[in-house]
Amino acid sequence: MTDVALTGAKGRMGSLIIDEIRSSPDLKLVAAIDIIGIGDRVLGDVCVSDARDVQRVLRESRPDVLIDFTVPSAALENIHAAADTGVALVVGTTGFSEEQLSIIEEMIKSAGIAAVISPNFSLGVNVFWKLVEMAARSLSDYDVEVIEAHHRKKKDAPSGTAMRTVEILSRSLGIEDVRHGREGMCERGREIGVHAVRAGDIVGDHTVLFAGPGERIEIKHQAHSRSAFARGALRAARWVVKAPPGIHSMEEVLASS
Ligand SMILES: NC(=O)C1=CN([C@@H]2O[C@H](COP(=O)(O)OP(=O)(O)OC[C@H]3O[C@@H](n4cnc5c(N)ncnc54)[C@H](OP(=O)(O)O)[C@@H]3O)[C@@H](O)[C@H]2O)C=CC1
Ligand SMILES: O=C(O)C1=N[C@H](C(=O)O)C[C@H](O)C1
Repeated sequence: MTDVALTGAKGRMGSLIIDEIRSSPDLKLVAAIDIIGIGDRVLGDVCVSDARDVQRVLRESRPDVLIDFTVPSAALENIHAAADTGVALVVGTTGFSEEQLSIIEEMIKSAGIAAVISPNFSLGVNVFWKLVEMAARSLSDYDVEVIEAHHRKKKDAPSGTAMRTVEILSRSLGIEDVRHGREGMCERGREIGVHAVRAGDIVGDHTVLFAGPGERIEIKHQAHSRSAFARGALRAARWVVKAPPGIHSMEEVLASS
């Protein structure tokens, strides 16, 4: 049995993860944490603890792993609490700055805990990243654009998945210039274009477009349901409790579970 604590329990991802844990006999939800403004409160049939008590809640509930789907500033606090209490981590939150990422790396390293951090836990996106890398190797002279679309409530842009895709393209193509959107006089150079669409209830679309003389290729992933992310996060949770200390990728999880 793997005991799970969850931060962001009331959110779109958090509530789905609770449902998935309920239908998984090998997982047990021992703590659900979100902003509720008082100590503990029963919401639906889950007892939710207030985010300000995260340290205490982790000490008392003694989970094997903390899963975090919140916002960057909150995730930093939650990771700090997990590091302090020696709890393994699965972090799905996106939108971290470079500075926040280096603080996270340092906290995880000095605590000697294991963590899986990924901007996208779906199996499909992890295959999409491999396809993008493969295409980039053969289409190194083509223009490349990354287009993502998400629901109107998403807080960060571009998505974490789009930014990881840009990293892969940048490394494979040796292009450092990234152009976010275009307006005015902006003739294309050797750059990676990035475009973020926010509309309605789109779960998450990512497209990489390679265009060259007389043709183009589009590699596209579309999530139909957040359950693809929730299932992947739980697969990472089962894996990380047996993993060595350090920060691991979803690629490692998929390769050995
Ligand atoms: N890696 C992946 O596969 C995926 C990553 N994501 C990422 O996960 C994150 C959450 O997404 P989503 O569920 O849609 O967002 P939501 O806004 O629906 O959920 C976030 C929840 O976290 C709560 N929260 C804020 N601060 C804290 C805190 N200090 N401690 C505990 N909970 C807190 C929010 O409360 P309140 O609303 O009151 O502020 C909210 O209930 C985003 O960064 C998103 O990009 C999303 C899907 C897949
Ligand atoms: O906020 C979301 O919804 C999503 N966020 C992740 C991201 O920023 O890449 C993953 C997924 O696309 C859904």
